[in-house]
Amino acid sequence: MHTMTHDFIVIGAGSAGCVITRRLLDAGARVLLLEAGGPDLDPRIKIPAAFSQLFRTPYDWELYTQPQRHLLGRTLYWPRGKTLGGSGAINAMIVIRGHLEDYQSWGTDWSWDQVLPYFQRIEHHFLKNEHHGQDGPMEVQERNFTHPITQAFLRAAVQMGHPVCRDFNTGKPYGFGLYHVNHRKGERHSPFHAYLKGHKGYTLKTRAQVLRILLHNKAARGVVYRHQGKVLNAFASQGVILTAGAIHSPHLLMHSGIGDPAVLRHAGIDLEHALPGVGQNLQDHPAVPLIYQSRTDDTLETALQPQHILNYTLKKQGPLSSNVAEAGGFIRSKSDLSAPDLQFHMAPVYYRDHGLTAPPMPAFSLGPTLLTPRSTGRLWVQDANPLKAPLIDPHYLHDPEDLYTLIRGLEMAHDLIHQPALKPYRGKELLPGHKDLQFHVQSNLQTLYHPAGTCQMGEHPQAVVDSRLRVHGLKKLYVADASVMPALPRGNTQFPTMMIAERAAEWILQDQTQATT
Ligand SMILES: Cc1cc2nc3c(=O)[nH]c(=O)nc-3n(C[C@H](O)[C@H](O)[C@H](O)COP(=O)(O)OP(=O)(O)OC[C@H]3O[C@@H](n4cnc5c(N)ncnc54)[C@H](O)[C@@H]3O)c2cc1C
Repeated sequence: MHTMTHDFIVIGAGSAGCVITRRLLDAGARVLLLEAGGPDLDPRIKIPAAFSQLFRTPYDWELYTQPQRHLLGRTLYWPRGKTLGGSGAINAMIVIRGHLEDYQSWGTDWSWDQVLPYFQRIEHHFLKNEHHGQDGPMEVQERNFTHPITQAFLRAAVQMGHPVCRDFNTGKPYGFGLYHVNHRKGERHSPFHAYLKGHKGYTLKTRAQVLRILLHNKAARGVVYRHQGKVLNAFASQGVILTAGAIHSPHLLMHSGIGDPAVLRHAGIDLEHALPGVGQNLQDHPAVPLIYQSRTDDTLETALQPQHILNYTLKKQGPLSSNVAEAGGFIRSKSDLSAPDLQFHMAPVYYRDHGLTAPPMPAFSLGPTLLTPRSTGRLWVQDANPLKAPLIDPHYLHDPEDLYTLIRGLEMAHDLIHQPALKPYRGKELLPGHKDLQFHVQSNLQTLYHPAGTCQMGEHPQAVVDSRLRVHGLKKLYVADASVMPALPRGNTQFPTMMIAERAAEWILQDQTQATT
């Protein structure tokens, strides 16, 4: 059998995996990066407005939840990126760090002051001030194009009495504003492009799906992976780093015999190491849209008209350079809360069912999103075949408080849309189009694409990794992606995931230095 030895093996070239690989390379390590998906060749990956066209293509794992009891038995579609850049190659590019309160709950080592330098390390930011970094690999920019409906939406928010927020990333996001995006010259600046593109000093294998992590004497020593129809082994002398994301990291641990003994027994997988928290604590941000007919025809749906294609091709300007969810806001649905519990995403398109439903007419959408869900779910494996998708039950709305908060969000969104500033654009209400908001939530709730928490860090029986991201009870095995978040941050999850990865790389290198001295 063909074998290779490296210092480190990184599993998954997503938002976290690209960061860690690059930082290990900077320190002179020999790294093998294995990615289940193919190269990121589709031009739509670079075109910001095209991200939802990548759904249900080979660039997407195309996952589905179990039927949701509190959503009329619906099975929900969950896109996840499957290519270089991972979900960061198909996401909406909104740059949000979260609220400083979020990190207080993550344990020692994770206060806002401790995480801030690592957020800054990621970015090359257009704002030159003390909040932002200038020397990082990833460009953070304003979009080249913002639609007039979005500008009217922001004026409407002010008319409703909300503050304007020019920068959501100072630790206390509040109010309404334009999102900053990870764009470079009008194109997506994906984690792969920012951190690894053009780097020659490592081994990268695409279409290489890891099937199992190899353990010996309670230490990770390598992986078994599938590549070009062959099953191969690879070995790492210093460590294996799991960055396959919130769904596939726990999935792979379970297939490696690491997890809840009862779940593994049921699936017919031999137990290597008992960790009952693997796959538990699944959290996600749910969103529910309000959609209105637009009185102007030139919503972003027109982005594919020849003049816009030409403008984008020649200058990287115009509607195709929009990331669709152009603006939003962070608000409290109750005055006694210390931090926002709702985020709004505004899009000058008909955004229902992930943008997969053909728009019946020009429209714009506003999606209240629950930032602090109380309902948590889990995922697990059905049998011993690692090529089968895990079973995913996010348990949406299990706690009725989540439903009530979303309903308050819909009411606030409705008021916002009825402010005078949006009058020139506002046609008839398309969704919900009736007064039964509970039914509307149940029949239209969708993921905002932020699953996390399934290998949570901590020092309790359900924790999978310690606060420095080492798998409890095993040596040389780390998990460092969205799965380690004990609780979701308030906001979009890519930058928090990359911040985790920046920290993980530093700690992994420290562990290596300590082991050799
Ligand atoms: C449609 C969509 C829109 C989003 N919009 C935003 C946004 O605007 N802003 C924001 O901040 N966040 C957004 N997010 C969320 C954000 O992209 C994710 O939280 C983040 O990318 C997670 O990073 P990760 O490294 O944990 O996982 P991923 O980036 O998903 O990376 C995991 C990688 O591991 C690979 N992999 C999985 N299993 C294996 C295996 N067995 N062997 C080898 N490789 C494997 C996958 O193919 C993938 O490349 C969005 C996500 C989606 C899907």
